[in-house]
Amino acid sequence: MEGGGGGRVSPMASGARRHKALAPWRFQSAFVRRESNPGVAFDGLETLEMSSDTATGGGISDSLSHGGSIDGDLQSPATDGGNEVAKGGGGGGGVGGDCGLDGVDGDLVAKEGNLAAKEGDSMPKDCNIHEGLENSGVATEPHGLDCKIHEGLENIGVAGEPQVDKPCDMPGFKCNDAGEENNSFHLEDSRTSEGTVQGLRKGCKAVAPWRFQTGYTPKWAQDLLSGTRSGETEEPTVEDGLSKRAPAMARNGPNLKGSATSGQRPAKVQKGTGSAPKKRKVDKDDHRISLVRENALTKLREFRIIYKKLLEEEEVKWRERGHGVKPDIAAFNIFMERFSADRGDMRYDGSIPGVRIGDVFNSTMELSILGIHRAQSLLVDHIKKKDGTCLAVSVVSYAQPSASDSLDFLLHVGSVAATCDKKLKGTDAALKESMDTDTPVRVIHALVTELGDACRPRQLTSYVYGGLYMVEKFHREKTTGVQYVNTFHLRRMAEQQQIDIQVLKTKKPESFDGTFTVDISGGLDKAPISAINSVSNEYLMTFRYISQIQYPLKYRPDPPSGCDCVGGCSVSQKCACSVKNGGEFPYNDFGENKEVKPLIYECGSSCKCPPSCRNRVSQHGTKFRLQVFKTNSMGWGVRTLDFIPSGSFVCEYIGEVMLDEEAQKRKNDEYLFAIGSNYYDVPDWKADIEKIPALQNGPSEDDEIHFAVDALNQGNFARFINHSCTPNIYPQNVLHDHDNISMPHIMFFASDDIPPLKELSYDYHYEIDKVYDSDGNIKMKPCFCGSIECTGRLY
Ligand SMILES: C[S@@+](CC[C@H](N)C(=O)[O-])C[C@H]1O[C@@H](n2cnc3c(N)ncnc32)[C@H](O)[C@@H]1O
Repeated sequence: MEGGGGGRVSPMASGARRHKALAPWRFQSAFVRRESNPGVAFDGLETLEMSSDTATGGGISDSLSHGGSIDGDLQSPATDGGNEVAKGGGGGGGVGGDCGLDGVDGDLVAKEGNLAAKEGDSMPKDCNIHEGLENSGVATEPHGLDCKIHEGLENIGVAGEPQVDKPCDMPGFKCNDAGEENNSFHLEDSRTSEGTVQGLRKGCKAVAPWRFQTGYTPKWAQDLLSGTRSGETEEPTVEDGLSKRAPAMARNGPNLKGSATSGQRPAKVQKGTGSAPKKRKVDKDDHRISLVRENALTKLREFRIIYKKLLEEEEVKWRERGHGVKPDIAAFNIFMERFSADRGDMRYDGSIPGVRIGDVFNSTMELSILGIHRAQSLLVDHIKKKDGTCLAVSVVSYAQPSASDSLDFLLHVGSVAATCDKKLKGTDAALKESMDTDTPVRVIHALVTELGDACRPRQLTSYVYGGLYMVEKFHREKTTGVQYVNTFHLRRMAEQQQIDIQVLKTKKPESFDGTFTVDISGGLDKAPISAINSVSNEYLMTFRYISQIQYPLKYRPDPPSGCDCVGGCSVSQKCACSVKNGGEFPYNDFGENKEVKPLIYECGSSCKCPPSCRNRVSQHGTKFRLQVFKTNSMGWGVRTLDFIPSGSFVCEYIGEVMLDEEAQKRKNDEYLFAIGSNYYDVPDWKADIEKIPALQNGPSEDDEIHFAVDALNQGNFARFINHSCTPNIYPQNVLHDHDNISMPHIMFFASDDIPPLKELSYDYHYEIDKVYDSDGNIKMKPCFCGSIECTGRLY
């Protein structure tokens, strides 16, 4: 790996904020220390460029080629609900779990008359299934299947025009395109580098209140609550050359959440006909359809980029260790822990929005990420219905089709029973339930390619989504021994896009480029802040990562006066800090700030109370998993991987504090944030101001000295948070380590419940036609926030 150029970190940057306490999630495994972080320059010495060649491109496919063993070895706590996951490539159903999927002996899918089994299983070829099957010899699967799956990443890319890479003026570095105003219109193109025009203000963002405090619900949240998720509509599958229309498939509506767990049967079809259910909803809006597709592809692309990077690191560790969890499994586990936002049980029957027949996947992990088939479910995946019964929803077929084969019929060989009347269990019962309820199952063809040579044979397995099948018939056949085997006949539903077997065999998964940095904070933040670019191969621009605000020497503020509350602040009238807040604690019992206030005093270094005091919230730093990502139209942005409840502290805007005058001279004003000058500008704050002693006497002479935070050269990830006309976070003035109201910390709190993978955004509060360049020309920049309430202009 290139790039870890050994940059300096200032003493301040690595100071107090770097707590020993572990982050509340299991982030720490593979926590990357700054020496090994290639993405960010520290003091400008570390390079940002990391060659994409450093990633082990082929490694993934190769190491994922043994579908069975990967399935078998998965140990993802995030996906298996704590159950150990099945071992080995042999067919095997699950044991126990709440679906009672126990005692299933084997799962094999075969073509008619051809029982081609997954590697490791020995089923005779050309066996007459009605005349007694050989015992396939599959072992009882000793692992559990629960009824949960965790949905993987979801794209939150913003539509719009892509930004153009600008030439970089620093050798070896990429420029930040957003920061260079490539979307701006200048009234006159006569900007000079120095000097500001008196009375005109450059582009400082400002703290100001907004509609977010009063329970304002942005459109996307309304959609979410009402069950219509934009961009998540059912996708009619593409038509093939023969104009055969694929069915709308059997989902229970566009609301993924609603349909994911319901386990309700889809539209009824005539039993035994194998025809597709009537299309319940045809979304004519091509744009929405392509958005759903784009979402699925982005999810996959991001998984591949992150996974590739993690795999690369795990391989290095594995070589050093020489033993232990295989790199691919370790990488997958890390991915699930860190990046797979828990969206609850998102499994559902029928087709998966955005996934098309003929789509090719590298591994069962990719199937799992998109919700097509859980990786640990081996050959049959299921959902649990409300009445407790299980319904099969997908089957992986290891039958290797030949040119003359039709894929319209598949035979699935289930478990082996000792007696003829033994009750169906596990995945067999789930398949029978699908048959009885006419629920189609997704079929995924696992295509095995032989690689290597006679001495070192290797297999590469790719997975092709084959469409929906009905479980048509069930038989219990006597084998040549004294046992009985359960067999299921699956028939492909009509009117779906056909796939050509030869084409299918030659299809390789699409490869996606992109960049991923494990932790741009280089260990300075408590939790790693990853950065992903699935739009281009560009890495983050260079800047010095700091985790504490930098005060100018001249204006370094004095420590605050503190409170004497020993054991914690509880009585608001007695706590000196609470009195500074007007006699009340600003945060509720959950540490949430429900409303923006002119100023919040948190307890701090001079107080006698412990760190757990209820009046210390934002000073503890970010507790949510956040990620910098490349948007389609606004440069880099920040999104959350976790659900963030409304009122929660999100992060601090960190950079260099400087006199406003000096800030106005900065050539690049994109990362400026005006601070401490707004207390008396906001009419709504009048009543609050009267309660806060420090603000009661109105602006003092000191208030004439305005400061700004500039995060251009030094800052934290908050510098990447974009503007939105319907924001979901707001800036709050907070003091905790000094009492100087001219230099409050800018702490962002959530103004809404923010779902995982949603981009964070605040209102920059630029006044239109009031932002000037250094020559006094009005600057204009279009807003690409994508909100339906967008005003069209950033400034
Ligand atoms: C503080 S930076 C935010 C991070 C930035 N996107 C980046 O890549 O570094 C502010 C700049 O981001 C871009 N930006 C932020 N929000 C935007 C929006 N809603 N529409 C267009 N550009 C936006 C503008 O170039 C803006 O000057």
